[in-house]
Amino acid sequence: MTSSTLPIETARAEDYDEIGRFLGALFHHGVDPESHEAERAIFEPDRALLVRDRAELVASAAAYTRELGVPGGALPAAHVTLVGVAPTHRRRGLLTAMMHRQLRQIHDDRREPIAVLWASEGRIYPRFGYGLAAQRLHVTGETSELRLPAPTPDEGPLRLARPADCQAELSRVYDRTRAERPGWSARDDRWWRYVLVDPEAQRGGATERRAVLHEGPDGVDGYGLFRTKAEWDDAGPKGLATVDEVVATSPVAYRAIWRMLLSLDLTRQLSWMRAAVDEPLLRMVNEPRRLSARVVDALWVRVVDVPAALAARRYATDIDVVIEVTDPLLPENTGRWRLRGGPTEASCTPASGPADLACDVRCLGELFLGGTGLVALADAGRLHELRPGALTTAAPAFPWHRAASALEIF
Ligand SMILES: CC(=O)SCCNC(=O)CCNC(=O)[C@H](O)C(C)(C)COP(=O)(O)OP(=O)(O)OC[C@H]1O[C@@H](n2cnc3c(N)ncnc32)[C@H](O)[C@@H]1OP(=O)(O)O
Repeated sequence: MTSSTLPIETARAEDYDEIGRFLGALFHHGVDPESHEAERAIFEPDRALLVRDRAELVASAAAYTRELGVPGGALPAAHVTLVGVAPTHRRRGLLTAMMHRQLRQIHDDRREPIAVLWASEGRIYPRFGYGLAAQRLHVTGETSELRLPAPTPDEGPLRLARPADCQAELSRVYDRTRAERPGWSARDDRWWRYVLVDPEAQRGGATERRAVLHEGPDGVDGYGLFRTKAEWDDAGPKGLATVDEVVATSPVAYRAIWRMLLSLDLTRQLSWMRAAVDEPLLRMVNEPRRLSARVVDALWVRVVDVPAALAARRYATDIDVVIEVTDPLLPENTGRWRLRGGPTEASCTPASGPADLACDVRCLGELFLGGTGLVALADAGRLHELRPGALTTAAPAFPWHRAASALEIF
């Protein structure tokens, strides 16, 4: 029996510890007991696929049931995770078999028109139709070189707290902000507990995570999550502030929180891994170059059900276009689809006439959150204009007024 013909089974709740040990070894970090317990609450055994060779676990892939923000709303999206294949069984088709099975299940369940994931390596998932839908900025700033505009009288007081003690306030701000953010995932209580878990072993010598909250006229309207690490040399302090999230419902709150984060005494450096590509901080500081922002891939989207997915998001401008889609993995998606839509509604139906544009399903994933331009894909030779003029007419509809972004690796 070749590896690829080993049977794929559905996990049971009691497999969770074994999966944790298996993936802990594959990702070379072992199992942290605190994270492992927090993750148990979000683990969905009936969505986890396992492969065993005799009794030994040799492959896994799972999904979480969550909502994802998309242009103009939110929709159920399979959050794919816990993917791994044992070094003894790699490159024999086990991942391929699990991805095929998982996508087929998601498609046939008809609940989630898209799947979404963070990739450990960018070359793994395109072959399964995943497209890079959201990028992020990794900021490594020199805080002593950065200035913000002077405070305005409407900046309210700030308060520090242990994140676990203010989870309800964080959640309220997050939910109000999320409504406008393509790429952000819904967080219920279990997810908040998981996001906020803060094992000492993973702090790299830094402090525990802290929250800073901004009090606006109607209560808390912004928060930051951060930690600090002491560093010194002969010239004095050069501590590091590591920011996990800054979420605010108003520019005033956002600016006040950053004012504190950029001026923490004894720190000189800032590290922020998941800023949006249109992050306001870059437009606020007096020397954006000193933020040393690097663009890195974030969310990958797989359009699983083409008509349902394309009809579920909104479009920045009116669009009426026929797209010829190819999808070797889910042939139901292959064909010509007429997409009609605009800022408040959209529909996608089988088309009988000639197509205006042609692309594979991976391109649709890249376009889905508005983070990639139609023209860029055409210039890359991956999307084709079949009717002259179709590209420039359709292109303005796909981006959204906020760039796709992603706050949390799941
Ligand atoms: C959403 C997440 O959880 S992301 C985390 C993914 N997991 C990891 O990175 C953990 C460490 N890596 C692994 O466990 C494995 O190497 C996996 C899961 C990435 C790949 O599993 P495999 O069973 O070896 O993949 P499989 O045999 O199906 O490979 C299919 C194809 O993808 C290619 N491929 C798979 N992984 C990689 C990779 N990391 N880099 C380059 N190519 C790859 C294979 O070469 C193969 O190509 P081919 O068909 O042209 O020969």
